[in-house]
Amino acid sequence: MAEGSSGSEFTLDSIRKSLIRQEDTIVFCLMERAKFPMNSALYNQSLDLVPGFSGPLVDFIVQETEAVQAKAGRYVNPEENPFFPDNLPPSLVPNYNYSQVLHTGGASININKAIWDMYLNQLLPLFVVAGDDGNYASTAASDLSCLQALSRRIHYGKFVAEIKFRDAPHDYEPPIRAKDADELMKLLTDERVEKMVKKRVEKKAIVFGQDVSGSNNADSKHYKVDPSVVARLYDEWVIPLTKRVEVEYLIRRLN
Ligand SMILES: C=C(O[C@@H]1C=C(C(=O)O)C=C[C@H]1O)C(=O)O
Repeated sequence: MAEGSSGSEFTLDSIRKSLIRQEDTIVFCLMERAKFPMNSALYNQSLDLVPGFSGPLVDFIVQETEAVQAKAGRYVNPEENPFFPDNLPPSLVPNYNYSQVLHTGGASININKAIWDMYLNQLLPLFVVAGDDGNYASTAASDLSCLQALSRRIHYGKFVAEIKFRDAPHDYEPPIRAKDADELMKLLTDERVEKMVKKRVEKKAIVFGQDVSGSNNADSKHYKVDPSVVARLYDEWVIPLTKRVEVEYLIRRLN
């Protein structure tokens, strides 16, 4: 379950604690990516930089990295979802006995295409400067860290949905049977928590991203990633996509 935990505790509170910890990872990943300029050659569909590979260099780097990580068992973990699930090699290492709390129908939900699209086309231009410094491999590694952190957070919606269902099966069963996605969305939404999440991630971007100086005249107005972009990331994409995963999971919960 929650990263680094034994898996024995499965409550809405423990799930939310993990989501809060994942915010730190996401903010730090974005700050690392912001060290590099856009490096748009990396994403160019028609450059064919790698002989024998057709597609953007970022696809090549992500596919190769995911293949290595798949062999080392990364995607055996129900919290992990690959960006290129087709033709991934199987795990070569002995299986770790992950606690299986998810319903089988929902376990296969993977909305990484939407996450990839959002990250590359909408989010990146909001927090990296224009330019090309040639550091394509490092930039792509940094992109992948961001994408994996976002993907893990968003697909955590499966665990959120499972615990919400277990806590109130009588509320969830009728709209699940009726396949009423709007009603499920209403039921699972907690606006008070969402407001807190957005406020907190903006604050984290301010605290983690300020320049730290040995003297007292630090420039407190300069942040490594604009805190309002982090708040917007959660408001426009992370929270709605997490809720989309929750609804998709619940719709299949009684299959
Ligand atoms: C994840 C949850 O479900 C919903 C999604 C939220 C989010 O993505 O941060 C927050 C509150 C809920 O509207 C939750 O209740 O914690």
